[in-house]
Amino acid sequence: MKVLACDGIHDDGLALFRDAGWEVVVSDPIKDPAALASALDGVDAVLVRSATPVTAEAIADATKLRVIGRAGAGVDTIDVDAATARGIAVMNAPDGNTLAAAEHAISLLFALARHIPKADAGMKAGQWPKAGLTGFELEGKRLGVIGLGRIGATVARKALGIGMEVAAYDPFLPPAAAAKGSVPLKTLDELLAWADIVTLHVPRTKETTNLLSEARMRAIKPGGYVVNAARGGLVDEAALLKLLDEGHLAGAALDTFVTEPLQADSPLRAHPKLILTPHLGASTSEAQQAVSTILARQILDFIDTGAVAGCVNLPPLTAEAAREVGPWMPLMSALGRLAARLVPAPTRLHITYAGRTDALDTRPLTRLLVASLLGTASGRITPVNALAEAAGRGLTVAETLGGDGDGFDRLLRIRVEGDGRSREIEATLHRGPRVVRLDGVEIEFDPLANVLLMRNEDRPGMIGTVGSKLGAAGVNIVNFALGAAGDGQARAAITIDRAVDDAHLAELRATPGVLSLQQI
Ligand SMILES: NC(=O)c1ccc[n+]([C@@H]2O[C@H](COP(=O)([O-])OP(=O)(O)OC[C@H]3O[C@@H](n4cnc5c(N)ncnc54)[C@H](O)[C@@H]3O)[C@@H](O)[C@H]2O)c1
Ligand SMILES: O=C(O)CC[C@@H](O)C(=O)O
Repeated sequence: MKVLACDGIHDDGLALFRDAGWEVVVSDPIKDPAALASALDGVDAVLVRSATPVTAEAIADATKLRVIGRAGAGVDTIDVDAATARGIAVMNAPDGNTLAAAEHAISLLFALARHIPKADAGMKAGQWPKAGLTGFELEGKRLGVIGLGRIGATVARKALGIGMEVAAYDPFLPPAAAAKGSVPLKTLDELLAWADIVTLHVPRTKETTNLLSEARMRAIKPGGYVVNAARGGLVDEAALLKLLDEGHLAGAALDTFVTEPLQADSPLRAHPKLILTPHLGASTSEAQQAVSTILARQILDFIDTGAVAGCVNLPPLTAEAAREVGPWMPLMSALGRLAARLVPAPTRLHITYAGRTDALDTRPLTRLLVASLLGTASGRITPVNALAEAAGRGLTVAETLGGDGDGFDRLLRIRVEGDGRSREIEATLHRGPRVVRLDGVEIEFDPLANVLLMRNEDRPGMIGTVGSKLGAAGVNIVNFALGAAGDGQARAAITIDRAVDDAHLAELRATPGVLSLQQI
């Protein structure tokens, strides 16, 4: 297995990959999509921070790539839709740098309040720049937090600790979190009119781009301040310069920019009322160590056990739930392949998790079954894109939880329909994966083995005839399961030690009394 680590990922996370036997390739940021595409050749996982954009073009031919990992919070530099369409999981590690980003925002508040950068620059230039650098105290001032998530809430807590009044705007906060929080919520208009300093802590999305537009910044009180240590593009940079020049805003501090790195000739660099840092929010050794190790563990667990944490395009699956569903996964893959052979153009799939299987987390099982059912047809289908692919191809997927296991403690019943066919497979785990009934007929076989499925006339001598033909073809029978279908026909599942070649298959199909024969 191979991981490509771009953008300066902390070595502690990379060491976990090496310990697990992975090849680790370390790279500087790769800005060019074509260059990233070629670097991704043969790569199973790629790790990025904010410098390497992972675009649709870059991953279009990344046939081995299973995970894109963001060593941090924001996934706005990753084309998540394109990754999902290609069946690639996208993971992040937002908890690892919350404190670092929040402390940076607080540092920017102090830097603005006490002119720290100007004072420092003057001192370094041989001056004693005391005059003109009178600041203000943060205690008693009003901080308006936009986005009261992990970082926003941490900033709020710290600001309360230094005696600021804090209020927030976050329309998506779960009501329970809003109710128990100590920060009053306001509408955006109310917050802008109320705050002395507005600080942003939202992700960059279509909705939040230019959230602080010229009109919104004009709604901040004259003499107010803006801090953006979240994402470039949340603040309209040209409008910010205008309002600083007009004197409507007294100052601003930016850690993130529309274009990163910021252009050398950007007018932002020259503005005396602006404090700028080069996207340093997450740049503490603790945060970098945390995000790289959290991300590495998430990726290794996902690949090794199927557990899902910190994934933006798959439902979570705890380690314990992964252990419970783990043994069922090979069965689901095999049943998907079997169903695809029985009904090559499926339009409806109904899975019943009967008996005690209803206690399992069925989401990864269903996704894997669908991926396996569709994946044999064409393209790259994984549990990440299986349900979207099914919808796109007109395959309805339904699940029933619970119900009678019909003599089995745990039973999966899979009905697949399409093209005028309707087939039913019932399976369980009993000393490994077992199909126990096919179309209601009791025949037991291991769906992971080489199997011939036969429908034949229910008359004496069939087993002998077919058995000797297989013997003549050099194929050994491991198990011959036969069940009467009740209509003068029988069904057989013949487990064999190797695949039968096409010529011998044709011969078997031509045997009198054999009505159909399929090799699985
Ligand atoms: N400067 C840095 O180095 C740095 C470091 C870490 C994170 N970040 C940025 O900070 C952002 C926030 O990180 P987090 O871990 O707190 O994320 P989070 O998901 O915990 O919190 C984001 C909050 O924003 C709210 N929100 C979303 N859209 C909103 C809108 N239109 N208006 C108001 N609120 C809205 C959400 O409800 C949520 O509560 C990240 O997305 C990332 O872009 C920057
Ligand atoms: O990796 C970084 O330096 C920045 C990370 C930060 O922007 C994030 O979204 O987590």
